[in-house]
Amino acid sequence: MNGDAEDTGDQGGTAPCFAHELTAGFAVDSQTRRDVARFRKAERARLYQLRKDMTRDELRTQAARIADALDALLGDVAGRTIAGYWPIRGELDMRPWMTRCAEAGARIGLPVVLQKAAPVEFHAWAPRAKMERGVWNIPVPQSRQPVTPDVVIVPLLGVDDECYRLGNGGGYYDRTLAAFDPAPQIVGIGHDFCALPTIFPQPWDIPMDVVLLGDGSTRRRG
Ligand SMILES: Nc1nc2c(c(=O)[nH]1)N(C=O)[C@@H](CNc1ccc(C(=O)N[C@@H](CCC(=O)O)C(=O)O)cc1)CN2
Ligand SMILES: Nc1ncnc2c1ncn2[C@@H]1O[C@H](COP(=O)(O)OP(=O)(O)OP(=O)(O)O)[C@@H](O)[C@H]1O
Repeated sequence: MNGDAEDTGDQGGTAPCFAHELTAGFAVDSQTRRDVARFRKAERARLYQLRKDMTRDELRTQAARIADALDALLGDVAGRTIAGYWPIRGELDMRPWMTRCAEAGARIGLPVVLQKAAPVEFHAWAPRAKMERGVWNIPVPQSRQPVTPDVVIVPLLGVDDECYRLGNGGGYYDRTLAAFDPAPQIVGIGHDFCALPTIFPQPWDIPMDVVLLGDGSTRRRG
């Protein structure tokens, strides 16, 4: 690339060979990367505030509605391995549903960050299991027993029309879900205000198969 504008009709600006950088192993235009990061940061702040404004009653009602929708979606869970999550930062508390699934014969796992900027592992959890504080201060099971889920319940901060997720911004679920083969069933769950027209999906974003929101709505991919 020698920037010979007359031959190529190039009107100047940054030479294309410098306009891309690798993000998550993908070539993404640096301006796009900055714009998307700024948009997501602002949306995260707005959505965290909406979570904070919710009453305990609203949170409980929405979690119960989603638990019913999960029961209808998954059917008999005996013998299946389901990844749930320990709620942080105003996420819906699905622990009562996870307990019900365990009692119905499912194996439950929770995400554990072993290393920052790396995929998470899922470690077996049972009701009343002893917990300890992990990375980011998130409670994780004390005993470390890795499991491979058939179903992953993913907490959403936001979600778009194509079922792409906005999360806490670490890229942990994207990294983790990209590494699974075969892919588990990916079920995103979130509050009634989660829906956005688009999160401007990037090459590393992994969409949810099904999304269940606290207003009782369901979205399916494509
Ligand atoms: N309940 C629950 N557990 C989970 C997740 C989740 O979304 N919910 N995760 C799903 O991914 C992983 C943790 N993800 C996290 C991602 C970012 C931050 C965080 O605090 N980030 C910094 C800024 C990030 C940076 O710039 O490095 C911050 O917000 O201050 C915390 C947890 C694993 N466990
Ligand atoms: N498969 C991957 N490999 C390497 N890096 C990745 C991968 N997926 C995502 N990332 C990185 O993670 C960063 C954050 O991603 P993104 O904004 O999609 O987070 P998020 O999905 O909201 O976060 P989280 O899953 O932690 O809740 C991205 O800038 C990207 O560079």
